[in-house]
Amino acid sequence: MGKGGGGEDAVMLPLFETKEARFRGAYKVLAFTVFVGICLIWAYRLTHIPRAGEQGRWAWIGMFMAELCFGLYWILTQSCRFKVVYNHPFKERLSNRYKDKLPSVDIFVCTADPKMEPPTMVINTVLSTMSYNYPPEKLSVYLSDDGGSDLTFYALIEASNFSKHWIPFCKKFNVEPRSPGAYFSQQIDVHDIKYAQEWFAIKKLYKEMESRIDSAVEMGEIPKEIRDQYKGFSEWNSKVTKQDHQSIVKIIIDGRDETAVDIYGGRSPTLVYMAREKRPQWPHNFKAGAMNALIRVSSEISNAPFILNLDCDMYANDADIIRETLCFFMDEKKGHEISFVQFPQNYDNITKNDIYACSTSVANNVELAGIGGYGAALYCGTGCLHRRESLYGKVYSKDYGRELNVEAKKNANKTVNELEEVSISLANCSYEKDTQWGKKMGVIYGCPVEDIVTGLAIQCRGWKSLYYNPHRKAFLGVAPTTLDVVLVQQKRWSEGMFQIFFSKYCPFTYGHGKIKLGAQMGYCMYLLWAPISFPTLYYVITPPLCLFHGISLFPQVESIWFWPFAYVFVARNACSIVEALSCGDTLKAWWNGQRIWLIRRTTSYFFGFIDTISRQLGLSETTFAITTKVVTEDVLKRYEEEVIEFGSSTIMVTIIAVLALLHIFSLIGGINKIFLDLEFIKLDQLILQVVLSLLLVMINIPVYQALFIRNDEGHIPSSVLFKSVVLVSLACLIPMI
Ligand SMILES: O=c1ccn([C@@H]2O[C@H](COP(=O)(O)OP(=O)(O)O[C@H]3O[C@H](CO)[C@@H](O)[C@H](O)[C@H]3O)[C@@H](O)[C@H]2O)c(=O)[nH]1
Ligand SMILES: [Mn+2]
Repeated sequence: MGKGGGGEDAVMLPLFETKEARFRGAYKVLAFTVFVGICLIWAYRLTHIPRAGEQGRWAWIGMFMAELCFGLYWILTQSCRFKVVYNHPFKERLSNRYKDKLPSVDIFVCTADPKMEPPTMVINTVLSTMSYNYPPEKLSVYLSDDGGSDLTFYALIEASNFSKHWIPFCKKFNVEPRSPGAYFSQQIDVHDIKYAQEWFAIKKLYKEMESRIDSAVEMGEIPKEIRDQYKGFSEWNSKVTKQDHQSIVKIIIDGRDETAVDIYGGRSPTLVYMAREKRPQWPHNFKAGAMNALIRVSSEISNAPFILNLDCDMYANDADIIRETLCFFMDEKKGHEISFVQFPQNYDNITKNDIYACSTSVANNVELAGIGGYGAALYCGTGCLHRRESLYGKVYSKDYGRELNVEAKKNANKTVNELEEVSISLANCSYEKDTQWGKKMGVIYGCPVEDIVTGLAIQCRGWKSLYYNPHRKAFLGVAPTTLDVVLVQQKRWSEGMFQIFFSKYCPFTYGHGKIKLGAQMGYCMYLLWAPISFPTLYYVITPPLCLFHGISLFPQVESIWFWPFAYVFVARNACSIVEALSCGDTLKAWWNGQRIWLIRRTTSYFFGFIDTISRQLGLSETTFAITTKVVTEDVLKRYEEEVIEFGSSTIMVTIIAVLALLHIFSLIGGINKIFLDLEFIKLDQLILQVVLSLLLVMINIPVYQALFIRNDEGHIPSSVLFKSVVLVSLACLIPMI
């Protein structure tokens, strides 16, 4: 036990502790009362169905179905709220106990397109990880470039030169964060003259490097004098395109080399560029394919027992995070069963009231921690530290692991050329033919959310996973800044997740007996995003239309049945507000979140559903729409002012406009019926529908502004307005049955 222990602790103190969140008992009681309310709503619907021939009978039955779905879905969302846990590592204990026996760590960064993911951003991520407070000879950073671009390769060479200055600077002054871009954009109060001098000097170096890279990117090619300096560029001949090129593996810094040092003579981490082979006739399996190639190539070069996996926009924001995370793996008692530790996805460009609800604070602080409470934290694709063996496909066994394979340097006497040579063959398309890669080994293929399904498969092989949400954010990425990008990303996720539900990996069957029921439910809460769009669409269309026609679908205020509806509505929203506020959201952010929640459910999830079904029928193939990380200044300005960017006439925007107009039409129509017809009894019968429509109208205010008032580039085009008015008028003519 505790190989590096040295026997100094007679009683080994644990390297981490797990604490349960507060107020869980009270929450369970509240959840129970809501559950009773939901059952009463179901009972009311079943006992009050309008008789055959009566108006609104089918609308009523539809309401019952929708409420049944919502209720069942709500039950799914409870499991992850019952067992919320938080993990706390003790990094000092780790450092004391393991001293120089800490394991090596490989870091994978994935990029796919130099236009959508600018090389300067990518190298900032790379540099932030190269300068971790961790022995450099134990770190290897791999960049996978699915764009196969010499621009990215060039940027990485620049980064390797700059790192010789940057890493010692970071360590000397213990700066945070260690992404130079993020660091230099902070306001810094410089007192120390020595620090100030170095700060200016290094900032100048950084800015010069940045402008060299940016101008190369702008020109779209590398200046000849630079091309001639590095022989690596010869790989890019005129035939190389993004979709069609040979494997390229370049070890830019060889960390084994004791002469590969920074300006003060400190050792450097290994740095490797990899662009796996791409051929039009071979499916490349998107990010999953890149990850698997990285696993193989790194096993040849450094073969560290742990792998940190990052998207190219997620820079490391805490220089000590590797040590902290290793506490979980190295804990003598529980560490050996842990396969991966997942961090939340945080972003550094979220505005105060988070108009697109990208910060997902509640998911990060409650839901994901709750699923982690069942030992089955989800793998979210980035910000995750894996145990190499479990990612590789190994099945957990009790006898495993106390003997951690800390160092597996089989390559000590191979030259850089030899390593590159072998690595190239490992990154070839044909390498995976007739193997288990993408099935039982590595990241699983065939799904746009490769991460979720891979995490599930690892857990079903017996491993546990942990969720860790430290106070200082470990990684910060770039959140989408336009509605369009948000909706496309959400569509990819909802589609990919629903596909898992349909596949052999459905957590209820595949995970049965392997992961806890609570974890299965937690998974399905996400996997069922796509189908929940139907009851939602029904609920925001039918009651308003019925209101328009004066048909009542809810109990009257005097009726005793009014109370379950009111209670469930108030309790759920109050709970959701308290949760959001306690996770650090503003009230307005919560309100904005409700809007995006509605928009996502009625557009992205709906199309996610349709596309999943069409793929099941073999009508379409898996794709991966990369999220762009660049926008024009104009768009950025509106984002910072928290004005929603609609800006195009996509079908999703049309749906948003149609629904918003429908709500205002029906509200006006309904109120008209109530007052002008002098049928005041109607008010009593329709009050809940009026409230529902009123809330929907309020939440849609930014949509009306974009339709009627705004005239900036981000408004909704008038063609969409025209189409929507026609559609809503037609909808209002449909007789309600
Ligand atoms: O063919 C591809 C496509 C994408 N990527 C990389 O994958 C990452 C994620 O792509 P992005 O467009 O940023 O998608 P997001 O929606 O932001 O990604 C989230 O969702 C994905 C699954 O849908 C996960 O893989 C990601 O880790 C997770 O951050 C980026 O680094 C890309 O460079 C590749 O390497 N190859
Ligand atoms: Mn991303």
